[in-house]
Amino acid sequence: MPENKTNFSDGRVSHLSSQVPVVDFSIFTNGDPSTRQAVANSIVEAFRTYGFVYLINHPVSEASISQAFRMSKMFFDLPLSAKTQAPHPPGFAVHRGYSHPGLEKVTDLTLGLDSVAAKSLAREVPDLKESYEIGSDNYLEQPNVWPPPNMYPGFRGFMTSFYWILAEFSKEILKALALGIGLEDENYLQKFYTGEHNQLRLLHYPEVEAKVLEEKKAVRVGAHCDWSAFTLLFQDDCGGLEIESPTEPGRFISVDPIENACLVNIGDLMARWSNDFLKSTMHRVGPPPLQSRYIATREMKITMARYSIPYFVTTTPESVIECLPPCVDEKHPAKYKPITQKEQNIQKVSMNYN
Ligand SMILES: O=C(O)CCC(=O)C(=O)O
Ligand SMILES: [Fe+2]
Repeated sequence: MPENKTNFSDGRVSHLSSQVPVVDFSIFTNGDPSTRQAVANSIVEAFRTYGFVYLINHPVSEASISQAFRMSKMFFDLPLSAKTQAPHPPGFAVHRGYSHPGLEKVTDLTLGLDSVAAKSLAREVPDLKESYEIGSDNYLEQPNVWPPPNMYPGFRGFMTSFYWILAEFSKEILKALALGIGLEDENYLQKFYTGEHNQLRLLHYPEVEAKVLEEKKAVRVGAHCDWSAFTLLFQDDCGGLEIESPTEPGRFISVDPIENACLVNIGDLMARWSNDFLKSTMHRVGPPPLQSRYIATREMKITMARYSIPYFVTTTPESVIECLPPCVDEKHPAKYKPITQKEQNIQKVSMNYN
C-alpha cells in the first residue's frame, strides 16, 4: 500500500492512484452498528457512482491470494496437451474447466440480447486470454472439470478451499449491501445465497505484441458487464483494467491495481434486483498504462503477461429476483419484472459461447 493515504471513520481511504473509492473493510467487520452502517453507506455510494469499490484489509489473507496466483500460473504454464485434459465442455450449458485462447468471447450485451449481429460483431475482435472455471463440487448441474490429480497435485484441494474462503467473505459483503441499500435486516440478502452457485475463474492473458492491443486487432477482454450479483476481482500488478467513466459514457478510465486489495463490482443481477439503484458498470482489459509493463526487444515491444482471479457471486438459481422494497417508490417505480436467477443466467450466458 502507498504511504500517502488518509483513513476516515466510515472506512473510506483516500488513495492517490485510483479514482475508484477505497474502503477499509476491517472497520465494517469489527465495527459497532453505527460504524458498520457508515461503512456500508460508503460501499453502496461507490457502487451507485462507479459500480466498483476497492476493499482493503478484508478477511482474505495475503498468503492465500499469493498462493492462488502461484497455482494459477503453474496451471497455465502446463503444456496445452495437459490443460486440455480438463476441458471446458462444448457449448454454454456447463461453464467449468479450461478454455483455450479465443474460445470464450465476452460480449457487450447492450447491443441486444437476441441480435445475431451482436453475436458476430463481438467475435470479430478476439479475446487474448485463457481461463479455467471452478464451482462448488456440490452444484451438480455444473460439474467441475478438474485436472487429473497426478498431473497437478494439490490444485483441487487448494482451489476448493479458496472458493469457500471467498464464499464466506461474500456473505459479509451481502450484509454490507443489505445495510447500505436500506434493508432493515442485514441478513436479508443472504436468504437467497448458499455460496454453492458462485464461480471462481483463473485468467491468464499471455504476453502479446503491444501493437496488437494498441491497434485493437485483439483485446484482453472486450467491454462487458458481469451477470453476477457482484464480482470480487484480484489482479496482479500488470494493469490494464478499465471501467466506463461515471460522468462520460463511452470513455473508459484506468483502474490501477492495489496490492492484495479486492476490487468488487456490481453485476447485472444486483443492478436489476436494486432497480438500478446500484450500477453494473462496463469494464474491459486493454494495454497496461505503465511503460514498465512492456518488454522491448530489437524487433518489437511486448506487453507482459497478466493474471487475474475474478470470483462471480450469485444467488441460488431458484431465487426470485424482484426489485428490493427500499429501491422502489413513486419516483422510482419497479423497472423489471421478477425473474429467477436461473432464467437471467441462461439469457446472459448464451451470448458468450458459440
Ligand atoms: O481480468 C480482469 O481484470 C477482468 C476480468 C473480467 O472482467 C471478467 O472475467 O469478467
Ligand atoms: Fe468482468
